[in-house]
Amino acid sequence: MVRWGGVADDFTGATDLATNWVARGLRTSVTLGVPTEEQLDGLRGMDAVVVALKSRTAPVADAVDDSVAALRALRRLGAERFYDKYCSTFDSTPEGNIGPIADALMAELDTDLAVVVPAFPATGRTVYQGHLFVGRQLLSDSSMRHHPLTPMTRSDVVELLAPQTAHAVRSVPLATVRAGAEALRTALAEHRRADSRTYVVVDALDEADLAVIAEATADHPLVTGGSGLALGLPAAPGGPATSAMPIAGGHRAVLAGSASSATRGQIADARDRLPTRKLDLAALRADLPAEVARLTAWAGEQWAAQPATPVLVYAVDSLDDIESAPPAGGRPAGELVEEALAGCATAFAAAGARQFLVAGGETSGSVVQALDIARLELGPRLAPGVSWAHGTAADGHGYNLALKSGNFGRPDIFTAGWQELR
Ligand SMILES: Nc1ncnc2c1ncn2[C@@H]1O[C@H](COP(=O)(O)OP(=O)(O)OP(=O)(O)O)[C@@H](O)[C@H]1O
Ligand SMILES: O=C(O)[C@@H](O)C(=O)CO
Repeated sequence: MVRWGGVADDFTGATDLATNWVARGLRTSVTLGVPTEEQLDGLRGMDAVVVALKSRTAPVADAVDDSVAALRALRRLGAERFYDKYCSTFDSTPEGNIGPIADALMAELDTDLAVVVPAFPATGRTVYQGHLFVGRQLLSDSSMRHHPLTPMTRSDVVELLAPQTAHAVRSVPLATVRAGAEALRTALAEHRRADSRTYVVVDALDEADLAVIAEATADHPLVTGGSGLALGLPAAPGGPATSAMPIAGGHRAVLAGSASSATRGQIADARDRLPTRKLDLAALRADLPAEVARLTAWAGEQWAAQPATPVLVYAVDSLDDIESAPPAGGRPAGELVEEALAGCATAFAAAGARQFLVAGGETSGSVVQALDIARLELGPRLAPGVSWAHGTAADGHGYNLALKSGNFGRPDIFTAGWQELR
């Protein structure tokens, strides 16, 4: 029976949360978009289901509608506990969408308090004195300040969330967390208000802190955060719930639309070792389908020479590539890149590609929607927050996909990550 329902604001975030639930022994499926009634029937045997949405940078009203629809579908599956998954670097703007989505889920569940826990220590995200760190840097000093869609120029999570919600935003310090679950429960209770809803940002530096937060919130219908809090759940006695993943035989491609620093490092690492093409924004603006056709012909030549070698198509290798505003009358670069990589995914699939490593949450959303895959089952873990998965497209073809968050993964993941597919 489904115990947990996850609502994730992007596709990499969904597989990130699912990776951590699987690690804690929960059999977890990911649906790409809100599941249909027919899909719900096939999900009833899972312990947890994550609905992947493309709501992080969608118009607020659409993001809220989709999130509520996802929550209602998960309730129809019998889920009673819900995880509002957003980015561990709190990717959002002063308008949202983290606040509006969480507000809507709180209202739908009629709950008056939700913790806010971006921390994911295995990937260097920690929260201290309410401030979000990425490794040794404050979020606002990290590469996230240059994100093309959601530049993060502040680090205080209370200050980040407050403009996005009408509800109160409070915080609980690390000392309280380190005093244990009972102390944290008491502190959270002190923040409850009879007449309003409240968010509480909770400090966490390591997985022991996350375990305390998980224990203190065990009766909360809704928790919010990055995926780290899922690792706070007690480990199931049988170990991780990874099932044997079907391997989809076919050509391989890396599609990288992310401009994040880890992805740029991974591109630099792979560029000289894999056949590589960088997207040309001018060519995409001039004739996007023709450019996709050129890339597909090039990929076909590479696979003809080396059938098992992945090709790499990427968008950004230097911050100078990021276009903050389109030329007069032109389409935004982000849209062009997403459409081009989605086009590459379908054209490469038609040419026999069946294994895709995709970098970036928005990019993954565009790629997986283009491939018309509705559900993913997780296979081997590639890195903290990243797993291989298998999905079947509407046309019956099976695919192996690794949806890598922009800032996750080791530098050699684009070349070494395929070893798991044996
Ligand atoms: N040269 C560019 N100029 C502006 N935007 C770009 C450029 N190249 C790519 N983009 C866009 O930047 C966005 C990157 O977001 P995406 O979610 O794919 O990666 P990410 O934010 O690094 O990953 P994640 O969300 O998993 O952390 C995409 O919409 C992509 O199309
Ligand atoms: O939480 C994270 O950092 C990732 O799962 C993510 O959401 C990136 O898009």
